[in-house]
Amino acid sequence: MAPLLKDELDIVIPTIRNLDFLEMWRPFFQPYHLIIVQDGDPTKKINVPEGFDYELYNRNDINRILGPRASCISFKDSACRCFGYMVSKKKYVFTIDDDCFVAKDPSGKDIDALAKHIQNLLCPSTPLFFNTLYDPYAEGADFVRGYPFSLREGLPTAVSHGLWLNIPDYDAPTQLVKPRERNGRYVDAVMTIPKGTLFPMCGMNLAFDRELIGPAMYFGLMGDGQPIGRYDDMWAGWCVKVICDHLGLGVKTGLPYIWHSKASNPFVNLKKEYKGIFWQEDIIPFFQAATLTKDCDTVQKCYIALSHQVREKLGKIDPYFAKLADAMVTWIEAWDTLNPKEGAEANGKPTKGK
Ligand SMILES: O=c1ccn([C@@H]2O[C@H](COP(=O)(O)OP(=O)(O)O[C@H]3O[C@@H](CO)[C@H](O)[C@H]3O)[C@@H](O)[C@H]2O)c(=O)[nH]1
Ligand SMILES: [Mn+2]
Repeated sequence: MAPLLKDELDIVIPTIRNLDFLEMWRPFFQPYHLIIVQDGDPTKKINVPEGFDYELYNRNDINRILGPRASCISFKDSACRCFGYMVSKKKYVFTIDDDCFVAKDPSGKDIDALAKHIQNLLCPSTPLFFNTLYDPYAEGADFVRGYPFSLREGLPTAVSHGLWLNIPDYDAPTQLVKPRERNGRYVDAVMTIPKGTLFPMCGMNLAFDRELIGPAMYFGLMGDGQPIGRYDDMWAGWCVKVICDHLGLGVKTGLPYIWHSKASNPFVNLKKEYKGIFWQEDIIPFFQAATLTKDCDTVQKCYIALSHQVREKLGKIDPYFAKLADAMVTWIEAWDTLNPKEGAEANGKPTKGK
């Protein structure tokens, strides 16, 4: 049987290191097309192990393809990965970090994280009413007594957020306080994050339906030249969740696990995260209060509407947010330029020949 979604899914990998980790993933990843976003020095040669079908983009490629709009793609931060989402032409994207390896389930079996993400994405979500037996569509589970039958069809799933064994995705202060803490807990569950609830989306083991939510998966202005880093995936996750709630889409978290091997330097991370740690005390209430009107009926329109609110309400915290609001608009312009058909439909402009 052909691997699920073989020609409908791209694997996006940001890297500033090397791609040796692919050897361990070969049995699961080889049938799929890879989009490698090479960060840092574009003159450095990144070797891709033999036998993988891939396209690789470095900073020179990003600048060539986007021109002035390349300014919205971060440099020297894992946020650069979102360029891969933009150039992909597939319906689904799975993104993984180059220090994430195949984990084993409690029975000792290798976990095919990609297959589990695909299953999560192909099954509906239940954001409107919480099922206490977790994923009702999982083998051996179902909706529990009292679950309204009118809601059992669920909603389309836009995001599948996987977790990590070994090195957990802790922020720098937590990493500093608990340098030896490792996550050994394998929780056999997938849950839909309820409507109206935000969550900290980690980009290291993440899959999404690009056609449902792709334009909202902008990882922001981070890294080189920016006052903040390591909030790339968090920013995307907050925007994505507000838009999913508005458009009636679901976000799941839980299985699959990957084995996260490398703890980045907590002192370096603290410098990158520092402003984010106190800014987020204002950012979260902002997203909790963000409003999208009925005419925001596409992801692009929702995203542009959010960018206006970012400028107006978060711009007071720091000029950075006015820059970020501009970059959010540039991102959508770049997305629609690279994806004219999707863009035109999404912005209500008839595509040629219609
Ligand atoms: O400047 C950079 C730094 C890293 N990368 C690539 O991005 C991923 C993640 O890098 P790393 O493993 O060092 O980061 P972590 O601290 O483990 O995780 C953070 O990264 C994000 C999740 O992806 C999130 O901010 C945190 O969870 C690797 O593939 C690096 O090669 C990069 O491209 N540029
Ligand atoms: Mn890592």
